[in-house]
Amino acid sequence: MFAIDSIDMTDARAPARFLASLRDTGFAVLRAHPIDAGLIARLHAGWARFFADPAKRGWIRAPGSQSGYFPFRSENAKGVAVKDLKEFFHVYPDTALPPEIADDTREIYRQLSDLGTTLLGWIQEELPAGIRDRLSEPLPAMVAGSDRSLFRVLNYPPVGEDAEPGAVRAAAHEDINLITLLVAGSEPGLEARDTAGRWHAVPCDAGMIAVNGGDMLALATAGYLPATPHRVVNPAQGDHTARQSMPIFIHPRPEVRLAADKTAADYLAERLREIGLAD
Ligand SMILES: O=C(O)CCC(=O)C(=O)O
Ligand SMILES: [Fe+2]
Repeated sequence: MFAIDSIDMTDARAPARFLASLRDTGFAVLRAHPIDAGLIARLHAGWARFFADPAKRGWIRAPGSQSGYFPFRSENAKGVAVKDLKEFFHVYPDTALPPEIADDTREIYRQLSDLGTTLLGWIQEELPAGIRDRLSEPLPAMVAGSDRSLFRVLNYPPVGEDAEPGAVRAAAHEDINLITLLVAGSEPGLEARDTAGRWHAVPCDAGMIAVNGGDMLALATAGYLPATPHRVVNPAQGDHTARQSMPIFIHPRPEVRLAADKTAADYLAERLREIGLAD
């Protein structure tokens, strides 16, 4: 059975339940987490104004940079020819930000990075010793002082009849990083794939945070923790609602060894080429 657990972070059994859900499904959903609800609401409103304003084009990323605004149809999933129906803004610690939303954005970056470190600590403690011993250093140490974690603010505009055939909000993909923390989308649509190929809605209601393991975690744990493919499906025909979501992709320091022959920096460079974001 594929059951993504919804976990109250204050429960004494939370770390064990978190690991079990990640191991069985690649996902877990967190309730009673420490991220401030008012902060999330202000970010949703502020970034909605950003995406609604044509001045957003002034924030388009510089060629070769992974920071800044990526217009509609910038990214494709690995091996997929059509571009996803999304636009997004990539935030690193040194990214220039629209002044109206800069402080709140930096604050959530900090809070989500700290939460990511806590969750990596849970994984570290709960892993079987045989897997833990394979790690080149403890998981929380891999991200200590890292400036590579990426906060992505996503806007999925209303899907019109003119959408390219086969194009979806986000085609099936795995995340590249260690773990992803996703502040619940403003609308449903996120789905995870089980090992039999069936799709399941991720039960992440407003105010919750979905967490999933990425390819770097799968590599470092020799597959003990899977990187589960996921996607964002289009709304029903005639439903013209936009959707917003805000994942942070927690990345190790570039020199961290994920496997004997692979650093985080080598691995990331390979993967960015596959999704059309390296130039
Ligand atoms: O928008 C979502 O809910 C998921 C986005 C996602 O999977 C990604 O950007 O990697
Ligand atoms: Fe993803």
